[in-house]
Amino acid sequence: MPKECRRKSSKDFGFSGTGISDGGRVERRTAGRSPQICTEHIQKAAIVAAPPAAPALMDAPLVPQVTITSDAGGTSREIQEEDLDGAVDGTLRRKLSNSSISSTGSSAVESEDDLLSDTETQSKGLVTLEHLVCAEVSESKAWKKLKTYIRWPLQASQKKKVNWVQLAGHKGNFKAAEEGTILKKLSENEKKCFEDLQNDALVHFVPRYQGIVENDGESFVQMTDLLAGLDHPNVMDCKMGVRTYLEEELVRARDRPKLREDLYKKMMEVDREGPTPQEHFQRGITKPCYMQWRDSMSSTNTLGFRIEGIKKYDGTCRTDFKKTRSKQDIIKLFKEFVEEDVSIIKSYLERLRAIRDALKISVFFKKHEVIGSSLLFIHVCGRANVWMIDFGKTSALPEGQTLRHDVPWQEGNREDGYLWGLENLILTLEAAGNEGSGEETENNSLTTDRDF
Ligand SMILES: Nc1ncnc2c1ncn2[C@@H]1O[C@H](COP(=O)(O)OP(=O)(O)OP(=O)(O)O)[C@@H](O)[C@H]1O
Ligand SMILES: O=P(O)(O)O[C@@H]1[C@H](O)[C@H](O)[C@@H](OP(=O)(O)O)[C@H](OP(=O)(O)O)[C@H]1O
Repeated sequence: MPKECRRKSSKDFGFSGTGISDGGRVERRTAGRSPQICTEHIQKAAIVAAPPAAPALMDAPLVPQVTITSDAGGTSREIQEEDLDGAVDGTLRRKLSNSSISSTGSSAVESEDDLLSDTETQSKGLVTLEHLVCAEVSESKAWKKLKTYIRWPLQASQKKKVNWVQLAGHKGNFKAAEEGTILKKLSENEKKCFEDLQNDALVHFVPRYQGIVENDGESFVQMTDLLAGLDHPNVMDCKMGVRTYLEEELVRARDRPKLREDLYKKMMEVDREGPTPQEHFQRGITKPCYMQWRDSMSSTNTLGFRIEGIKKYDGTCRTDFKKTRSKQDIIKLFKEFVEEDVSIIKSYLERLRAIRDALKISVFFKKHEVIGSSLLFIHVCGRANVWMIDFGKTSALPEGQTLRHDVPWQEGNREDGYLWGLENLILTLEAAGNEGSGEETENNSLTTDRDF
């Protein structure tokens, strides 16, 4: 537990008192997964795939083989500059010049001075958070101390330190705003989702949307900062679903395959045998191939969720979970995250079941392909909550089409496995809560007087 565990009011937590807040064909080597293949020929995804070798908690929705050329026409070639922009045009595409947090090379610890650039001091009440990231660290020195300061453009004596951490996502995507809120770089898609969510059953499970804000010629979505007012919170980001790439990304990659050296390098840092011989030769990989590899190395394909990052109350932080795949490893991480506090697990379970119930009646959920979205777990001082975040790759389905979210994905059906992943997440947490305690958490509905 944090040394100082000041009692916070429900307002401090941004929660309402009702318990809910508004606030070349070469098979890639994989960790015993269903094969993910990037070939020289463009093919439709196979309808039937081998079941995952790892034991899933439920009947696994299969993630079929998907083939994408990575050599732009069957012959190898030099990587062109355009290959490296990561890019494909499209409505859902964000600016990708900023690397993702879990990319290599980001610094885990920044000095305070580093954070106060001239630009920042001149900004009007807004502070860039681009250095405030939880960086990837080596397996050997997993937990790394993280300083998380938001520097406001005030005099030195008025420096304000806030426990804010970005566990995943793209560097530079966030800015601090007026207290209690955060700005995220605008993606039209995410904005539309937030707007639609306002009148949906999920509204109490997402950060409160506060409109669009212009700053320095850039547009941002303003939303509740879920960490506002929390002293030394424990935070975990779980990315949901059985895949983290959109069907349209596959289509684009087939139409206009682009090799990316940055993704090749990221893959090599984790798994030197990851790239196919052709990708080694080209020193590049298409984004969908990289994403498929990410999904298969982690528990995304086999469990329908994966851990992206964990930050503990003591400031230590880890994002080195690219190879965390087994249920046992995840249970262990959950237990470490809550420090074996079964009551925290129960609180998380209660909230996850509420999210599941809301998802089942949500019109928004029915009508959207939810890709790359996360559940953000936060606990501090014996209290816990979970929030749905990141709708940057959540896209509306054509009129009349709906998804079930708990059936296997086949290319074309746009199923994302979100609900299936959530069921597995609940079962995994239940297992983490039961083990060693002898307690049953199934049907354990808590009715405590917690503020949320
Ligand atoms: N409303 C919020 N309050 C507090 N922290 C947040 C909030 N939204 C996001 N974060 C933090 O920022 C991280 C990244 O958020 P998010 O996933 O929305 O970014 P992204 O750049 O869209 O990510 P990705 O590239 O994975 O799609 C989260 O893991 C979390 O640590
Ligand atoms: O986690 P990693 O291994 O660092 O990989 C990144 C991660 O999968 C992000 O979700 C993805 O952004 P999107 O979800 O926005 O597609 C990003 O693509 P990008 O490099 O094209 O930004 C990847 O590089």
